Formats: sequence, structure tokens, C-alpha cells
Amino acid sequence: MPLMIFSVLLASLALILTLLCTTYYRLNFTSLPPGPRGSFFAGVKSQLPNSEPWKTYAAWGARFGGPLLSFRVYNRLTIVLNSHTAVHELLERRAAIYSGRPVSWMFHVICGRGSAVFNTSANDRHKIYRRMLQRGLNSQAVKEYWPILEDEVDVLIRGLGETPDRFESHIRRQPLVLNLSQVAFGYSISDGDDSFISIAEESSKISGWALAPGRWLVDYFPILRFIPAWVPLAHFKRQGAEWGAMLNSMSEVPHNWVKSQMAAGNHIPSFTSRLLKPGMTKDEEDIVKWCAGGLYTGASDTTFSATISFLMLMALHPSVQNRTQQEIDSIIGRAPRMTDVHRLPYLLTILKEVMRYAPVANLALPHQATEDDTYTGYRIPAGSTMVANVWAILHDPELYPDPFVFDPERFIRPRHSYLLQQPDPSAYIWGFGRRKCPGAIYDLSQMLNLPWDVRYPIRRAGAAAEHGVHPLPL
Ligand code: HEM
Repeated sequence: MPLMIFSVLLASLALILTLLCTTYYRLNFTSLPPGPRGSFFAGVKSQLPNSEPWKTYAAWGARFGGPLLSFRVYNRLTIVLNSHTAVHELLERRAAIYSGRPVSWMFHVICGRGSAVFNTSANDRHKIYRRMLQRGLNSQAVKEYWPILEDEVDVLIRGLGETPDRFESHIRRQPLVLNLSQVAFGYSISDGDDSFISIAEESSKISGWALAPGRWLVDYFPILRFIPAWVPLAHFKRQGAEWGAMLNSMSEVPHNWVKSQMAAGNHIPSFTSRLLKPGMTKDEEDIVKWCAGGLYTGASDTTFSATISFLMLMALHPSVQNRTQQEIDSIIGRAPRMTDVHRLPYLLTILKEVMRYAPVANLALPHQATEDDTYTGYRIPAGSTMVANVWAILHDPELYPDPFVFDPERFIRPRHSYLLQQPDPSAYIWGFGRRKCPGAIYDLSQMLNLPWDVRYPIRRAGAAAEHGVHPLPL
């Protein structure tokens, strides 16, 4: 008996020692990826740039070497992936442990936006969101929106022709009308000053302020969220509550509008009306609301930015425009429709090059590592914020020679050419793993619909550029 107790004690001791040694080894002999270390308390907070952080991360990556870069702001560790191999291995192949979202205590908790598709952690609810979005945005479903897409371009052209000085608002109207109103809610926006547009713009601004990195101490010391709002220094609590109430009522407006239309029996079929069912629980209805909100939020700024980049690059490269026109004239011989697009290979390469040259989401959206991991000998602790530097990858001269030259030809080199064909940027621009953009097919359809119909304003802008006038009023 004593021998048995002794053996059990010995085995337990061995187990404890092994655990201690493993932990000690992991903490000490595998190190964090290199990067700037900053001050003891705030880390690199004061070194973070106010704009274009992707360029700073790329420069830090080059300075410190290696596929990963790490830095700390207060107590939060960020790991930047500057290489396509690291992105592929971690965010795609190991997606099961890299698909979380870092919590922004200010935005997700104090402003109450944690249940949005973008913000929720990779849990069962997120899976339900993704299934619902997939149903509404797969290639078959997207075909149903083609007539709306085609009609909308006519409105855009008319607007650009009649009031070119309101260029930006015409382009902004396009994704808003399509996604917010027609597709998500069956709502038709009357003009550029519609209240739905103001709501959308306001909510995008608030989200930007509430999510600004390094701005809110509560994001780094979440215990601060328990400070009562009346305490003089708790300005963030009062501000967050005010923004939260505004954001909440803004997402309620379109949702309640659909419900009232349905009750009156005169609604236009939409993503929301198709999913709302009588007798739904509050939570089920909330899921529909957040998904429709995701459609709108995902589509507005992204599509706007891609459209502006496309127009500007076309205006600056008249030879590319002319070649597109020749392709359309020789292959289709009339204004093409959505079904013709895949017969226009040059047009498709232009879109690839626009997305590569001026990516919309230069850093995609941050993911979170949900378990401890290692990569190329570096330690990645659970809870790290993982940032894919999409801009650095799409401007990596090893993947894309002369990366700062706008050259659609790079994607159509003949197979036998001594120059390798360059990777399709679609592998990076839509994000990664279980978080990849569910609106990719939809957005491509929308973008593919643009080029021929906007060629008139593009031509005018191009001609102006040749005479030294700024090509577009940006
Ligand atoms: C040029 C257009 C667009 C670009 C470049 C783009 C890019 C992205 C990127 C980079 C992400 C983050 C992926 C990640 O975390 O790894 C994302 C997420 C998302 N996008 Fe898009 N997007 C575009 C248009 C759209 C459209 C048109 C919709 C809806 C109709 C949409 C809906 C969403 C949603 C709901 C998410 C959140 C996914 C999640 O967290 O699970 N996006 N998008």
C-alpha cells in the first residue's frame, strides 16, 4: 500500500514537473516575433501612425526581418503578417484557431455592437449569420439582383452627366441604393439627401471614432468599464452610451420600416422580408436584423472606395480605357449586359489590377488567435490580434514585379511567357478563413457592371487630365 501511494505521488510529481517544464520552455525558449518594443507602460502607442498604418507595418517588417512582426500597445499584443505564406498558413490553413475577432470594449461592449456580423467572435451565432448571408449572397442569389444592378448604373450615368460636381454623392448613392434599400430592405432611396443615406453615413463615422486604435483606454484595461458614467473622468462611458443609442436606433429604422410595410401588405421582397417569419422569437428576429445590417455595412464604404479607385485609374490611363472599348466593340458590339461579362477577359484583368493596385481593405479586418500557437519558431499567444498586411502582399515585388505600376497586362501574360503569371489578388482582398467576405460575389457583379456604362464620364475626365485639369473631383 505505501508503495502504491509512493508511486502515485511520484507519477503526479513527474506530471507536474513536465507541465512546468513545458510551460517554462514555451514562455522562454520560443520568443515573440520581432518588432519595435516601445515604452514599458504604453508599448508603441506613440509610434503608431495616424494614417496608412500598412506602410509603417511594411517598413517595420523590413527593418526587423521575418514573416511576422509583433508589437504591444499597453497590454495588447498585435502580430502583423507581412508575407503571403504566413497569411496562407495561419489565417487559411489554421483558420480553426485564427477566426476570432479582438474585442473592442468601447465599440462592442459600451456601444453595444458586439453582436454585429463583423464583431462577433467565431461562435455558433456567427455560423448562423454566415449561413444566412451565404443564402442571400451566393452566385445564384446574386443573379436575381442583376436587373437592379443594371438599372442603377443608368441612374449613376444620368447623375454624373447632369450634376458632375456631385460626383462623390452619385457614386456613394449606388452601393447604398443597391444594398441598403433594394436588396436588404426593399426600400427605394429618393435622392442623394435621403434620410437612410444620412443614417448610414453617420453610423459609419461613429464606428470609425469608437474603433480608433489606441484612443480608448478601456480597450486595454477593460476593468475601467465598471466606472459609473457620472464619474467626471468617465467621459468614454457617457460618449459610448450616446453613440450606442444612436447606432441602435439607426439599425432599428430600416428593420422596423420593413416590418411596417409587411404589416400593411405593400412591401417589396428583400433579404429582410424573406427571412422575417410570423412567430419568430426576439433573438431570431435580431439575427435577421444584424445580417441585413451586415449587408449594408459591408457594402457601403468598400464598394464606394473600389468604384472611386476604378474611375480614377481609368481616367489616368486612357490607353487602358481604349483597349477595353475595343474589346467590347469587337466581342459584343453593343453595351454589354451582365451575362456578357465573362466573354471580356481584358475587362476582368482591369478589375483585378484595380483591386491589387488600390486595395480597399489594406489590412483586411483583424482576427484573433483563440489558442496558443507557434509559427517558424515564434510564439503566438492566445488572444493576440492578427493583422494581415494585404497592401504589403499586393505590393510585394517578388509576387508582382513593378508593384507600383498600374498594369492590367500582368494578369494576361501568355502561358509560355518567360515572365510568370502573377497571383490572382482575389486570394487576399476579401479577407481570410472563416471570416472571408461573404459579399465577394455580389461586389464583383456590381463592379463588373460599371466599366462600359461609365465610359463617357471617364473619357471626359481623361480628356481633362490631358489638359492638366485634375481628372476627377476627388
Ligand atoms: C470592394 C468590395 C469589398 C471588399 C474589398 C470587402 C472586403 C472585406 C474584408 C477584407 C472583410 C474582412 C474579412 C476578414 O476578416 O478576414 C470583409 C468582411 C465582410 N464583408 Fe466585405 N468587402 C466588400 C464588399 C462587401 C459587400 C458588397 C458585402 C455585402 C453585400 C460585404 C459584406 C461583408 C460582411 C458581412 C463581412 C463580415 C464577415 C465576418 O466577419 O464573418 N462586403 N469584407
